[in-house]
Amino acid sequence: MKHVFIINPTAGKSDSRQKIYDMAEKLRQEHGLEVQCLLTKKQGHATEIARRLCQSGEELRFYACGGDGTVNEVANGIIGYDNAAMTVIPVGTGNDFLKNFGPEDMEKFRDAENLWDAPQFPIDAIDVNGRIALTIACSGLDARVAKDVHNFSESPILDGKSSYIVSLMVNFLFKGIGSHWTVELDGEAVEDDYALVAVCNGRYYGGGFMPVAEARMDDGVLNTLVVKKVSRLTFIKFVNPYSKGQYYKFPHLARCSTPKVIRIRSEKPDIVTCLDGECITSDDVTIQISDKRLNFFGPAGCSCNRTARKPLI
Ligand SMILES: Nc1ncnc2c1ncn2[C@@H]1O[C@H](COP(=O)(O)OP(=O)(O)OP(=O)(O)O)[C@@H](O)[C@H]1O
Repeated sequence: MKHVFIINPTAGKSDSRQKIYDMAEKLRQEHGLEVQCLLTKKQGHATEIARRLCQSGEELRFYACGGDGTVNEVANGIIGYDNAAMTVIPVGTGNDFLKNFGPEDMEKFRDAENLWDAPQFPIDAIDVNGRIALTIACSGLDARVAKDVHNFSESPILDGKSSYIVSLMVNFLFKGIGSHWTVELDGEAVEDDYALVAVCNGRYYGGGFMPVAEARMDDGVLNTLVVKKVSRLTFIKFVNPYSKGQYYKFPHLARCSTPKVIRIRSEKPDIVTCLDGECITSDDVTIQISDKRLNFFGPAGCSCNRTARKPLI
């Protein structure tokens, strides 16, 4: 078994490379493990590295050292390979993926000592036009906000959630709320003006926004929230409850369901879709549960559903 640390040197607000190298060395010295540290050089590189290593057939444990983008890239590289599993060492800005495990267990992920021999379990994944998202795939206003958020997250005075709020305000004030699309849920198509479509396997995005609090990451179900275009005034009233999973307070605007296939079409390539914060733009997006599950390992006793709310009746 080889332990591979894939490190994004640009993730987070400070350089975490030395901290990771020290953890890796400790695993070598104290447990006699075979450990490799690899730095990513550009966007998409973590997927390339992970996939290439998986193709060797060797038993591998990957540690995605970065933020949600790095986690997403490593997951895209290893999914479907039985010889590989992954975990996360959070050194990014937002680390929304690990929020699903709750604050106490999130702390345990910071130390590889809690991870190298940790139990493995499967997590569902979302397939978006052939690419994988683990937590949330969103299209519309929230995706445009996520696309722009990196411009603000470099600011030393803004944390993950503040960067998201600033990006939200800029999009809200200057770029408009709605898009004219056809949204199809399990073949039932409705052409209308939409604010957003959020397809949730897990619960958090945008530095802590939680659209569907009952989404569970291993139940084979995608909780999908479709929100119609609204006026700016209504939107202001909607944002806070939306961020706390209280979409049910706005039944005339937001519909939550569990379709197996979600398709969004537009006459122009204006559908921005974010997969765990990584964005694609197209005129036709198909989102569904992936037929492959992700091999994940985490500290003993952890649960990816720790913070999930009981299903609403
Ligand atoms: N060497 C590199 N140079 C520039 N960009 C890189 C490099 N390696 C990875 N990236 C890209 O950096 C982006 C941000 O990484 P990541 O999301 O892991 O960190 P973050 O933005 O600090 O955290 P979070 O998304 O949780 O807020 C990703 O899109 C990733 O592809």
